Amino acid sequence: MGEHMSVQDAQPAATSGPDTGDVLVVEGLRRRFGDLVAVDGVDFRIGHGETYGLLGPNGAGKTTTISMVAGLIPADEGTVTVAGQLMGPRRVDPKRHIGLVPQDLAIYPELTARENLTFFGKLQGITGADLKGRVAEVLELIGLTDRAKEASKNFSGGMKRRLNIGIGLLHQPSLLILDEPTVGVDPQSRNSILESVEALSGEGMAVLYTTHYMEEAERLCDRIGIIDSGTIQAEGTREELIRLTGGVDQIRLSGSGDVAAAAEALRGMPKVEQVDADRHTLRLTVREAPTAVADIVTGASAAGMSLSDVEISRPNLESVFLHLTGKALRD
Ligand SMILES: Nc1ncnc2c1ncn2[C@@H]1O[C@H](COP(=O)(O)OP(=O)(O)OP(=O)(O)O)[C@@H](O)[C@H]1O
Repeated sequence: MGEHMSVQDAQPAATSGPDTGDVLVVEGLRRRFGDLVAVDGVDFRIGHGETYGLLGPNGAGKTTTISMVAGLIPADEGTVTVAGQLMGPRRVDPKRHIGLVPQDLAIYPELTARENLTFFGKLQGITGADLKGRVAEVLELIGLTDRAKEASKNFSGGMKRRLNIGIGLLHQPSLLILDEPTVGVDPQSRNSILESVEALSGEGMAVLYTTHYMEEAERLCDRIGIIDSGTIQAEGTREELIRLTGGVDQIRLSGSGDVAAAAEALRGMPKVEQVDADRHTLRLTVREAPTAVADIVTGASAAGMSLSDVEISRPNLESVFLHLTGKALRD
């Protein structure tokens, strides 16, 4: 850390960035480690109440990006602006707006949940009744009020993660940064973490969320940046990303009876773009499969096909990632 000056630190006169109203503006961010370019020109923005996902496989550059966003390490090039202020390792003010929840747990196992929060709250300069009130609010937010008096070493992995998130929330940041918060937690805790993020976002908090789980990005994120090899390959809402790569919905009907007549009948239906038939199966390319499927099933039955199975498949971010990078998201 701090082995060289950041671009931001080298320019003490400029403390404010572009005033766009966005909570976070990242422009042209680059960072090398020796010969390796870990982050290679990353740009994105996050507005109030918006959850932005950085979705990419291990080693894509997510942690390095958020380490620069949080001012933990300097950027070689580019700027990070938080609530209108330029971020850098030596800048204190913009850090007050950020709550960083690192991948690794940063809690004291011997202390209870309440004691951990109280300790970290004091470190952040919160005292007295304010601290007590805020700790109670945060315990509620992370769903640990009932377990507040238990030593955190007895918690499940997911509860420890939630406590870790709580620590990042104590000072009421306007931007919460979560680095793969559900890795290694059980499904129930995972769901509870996702619900906490949804609740915070609903209250207007901007969230930067890194993950290599496409289901999480699809569920939580208003916009998603697909990151690979240190570069954002594409950005948009889930629907925009899927459209960008020409993804189409498919419905597969299996059965017996007059399959050929069913194929003919379905070819004339409004949302059906293509029908391929063999003796027992129809493969349809359709727009908005979930809303079209009822009419399609009725149409096929009316034409004399007796259905034994109906299967809908929709393109997901996994297929978008594959399309953009030629690689699978998961290894
Ligand atoms: N301090 C460091 N020194 C040398 N190389 C590093 C350092 N930190 C990260 N890297 C390398 O930079 C690249 C990007 O790593 P980064 O941790 O940002 O990826 P990531 O997308 O967060 O993946 P992961 O989920 O595995 O953390 C990787 O090739 C990694 O090995």
